Amino acid sequence: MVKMKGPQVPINRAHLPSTLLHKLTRLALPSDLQNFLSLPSRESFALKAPHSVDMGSLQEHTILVQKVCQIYDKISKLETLKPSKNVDTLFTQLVLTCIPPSSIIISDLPNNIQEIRAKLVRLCGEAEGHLEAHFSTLLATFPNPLDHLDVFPYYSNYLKLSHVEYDILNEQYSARTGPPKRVAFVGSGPLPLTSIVLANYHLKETTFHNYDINPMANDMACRLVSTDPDLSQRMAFHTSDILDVTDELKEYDVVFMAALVGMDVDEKVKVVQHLEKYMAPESILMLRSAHGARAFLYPVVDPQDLQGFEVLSVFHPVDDVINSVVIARKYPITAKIDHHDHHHELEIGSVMPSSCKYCDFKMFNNPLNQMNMIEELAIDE
Ligand SMILES: C[S@@+](CC[C@H](N)C(=O)[O-])C[C@H]1O[C@@H](n2cnc3c(N)ncnc32)[C@H](O)[C@@H]1O
Repeated sequence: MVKMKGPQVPINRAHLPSTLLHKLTRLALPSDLQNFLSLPSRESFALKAPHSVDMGSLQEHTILVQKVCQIYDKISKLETLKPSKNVDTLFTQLVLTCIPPSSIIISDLPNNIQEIRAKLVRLCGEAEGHLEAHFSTLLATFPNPLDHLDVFPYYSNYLKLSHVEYDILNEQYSARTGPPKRVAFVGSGPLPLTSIVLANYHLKETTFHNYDINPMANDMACRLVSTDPDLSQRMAFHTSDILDVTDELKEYDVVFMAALVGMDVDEKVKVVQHLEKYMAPESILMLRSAHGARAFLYPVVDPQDLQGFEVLSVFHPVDDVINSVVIARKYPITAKIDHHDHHHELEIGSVMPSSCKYCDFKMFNNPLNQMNMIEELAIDE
């Protein structure tokens, strides 16, 4: 059952005076940005609103998009995204613009704004990688780096995000089965804060296998974790594109996927489909997404794209935790049985139909019986 936030406020636009509505949805852009958006000079972009939306929201969305486009225009002209006063100022402005809860629906935006968003998400991802590398290098100069993680400007966000993820995992998994023994974190980076915070504060017996495509990121991460007597025994770092990791994925009770793994829908779905192929049945996938204006900062995970997984819940934070959290469970094994002239889809481990009107046998809810039953059915032929 996917728990989503409340619906949009459906208000009929028919009551809005057309001149006012026209003004609200058409906003003059800085001329250089109009060029970028390949708009004729007198034109501006129009926020289409296929479903009814109230005037206040439309105005809010229009101003928000204009601010994001203006900041994007400056970021896209930067020589480098490595941390500096100018880079930090622009990305802080962007985060502060996108953090307030907003009813904007990114997929409703015009194509030229969608293109800007796609580029901006990648720029944010690149900047995040540089920021992590910068602070990982700085932390490595401390004798006990993990005692100084708060030098990282977004450390408190990770404390909150990891707490949210732990609570959701607890509610949807650990409460029944106990804490996960083996966790994979995909896209751990040069500063693997999620694994460190979860291991230090929440999952104190769990082993963490961190995967990153970038060998430099793993070298930096290892350098930090190796100084800690506990974590150095419970954490491993693997350098690989997750798409090249196969059989070992079934060893994990929970797989976390960093927000920056899969920077657009196609890439994200490709990784999810790969994980679905190799993860153990009924294991847990934790994904990070973005909602409202925060989708200008991070890729979005659409629960519909999680084929092969049962989406257990979707959580959209409203405080300064930027990422939404999606938790899903890989479906159990499904046995397909063609029996006489009809077909059974039997999910091992789930509740089975109490009887079958075609067959003269009783099904039992005990997985072992189910397996025996399936063998018998198969033999019947
Ligand atoms: C910058 S980190 C952010 C995660 C953050 N450190 C945390 O603890 O939540 C994201 C990392 O994902 C890695 N990454 C992106 N795509 C990947 C893939 N297909 N396989 C493995 N790692 C990937 C990048 O190299 C990057 O280091």
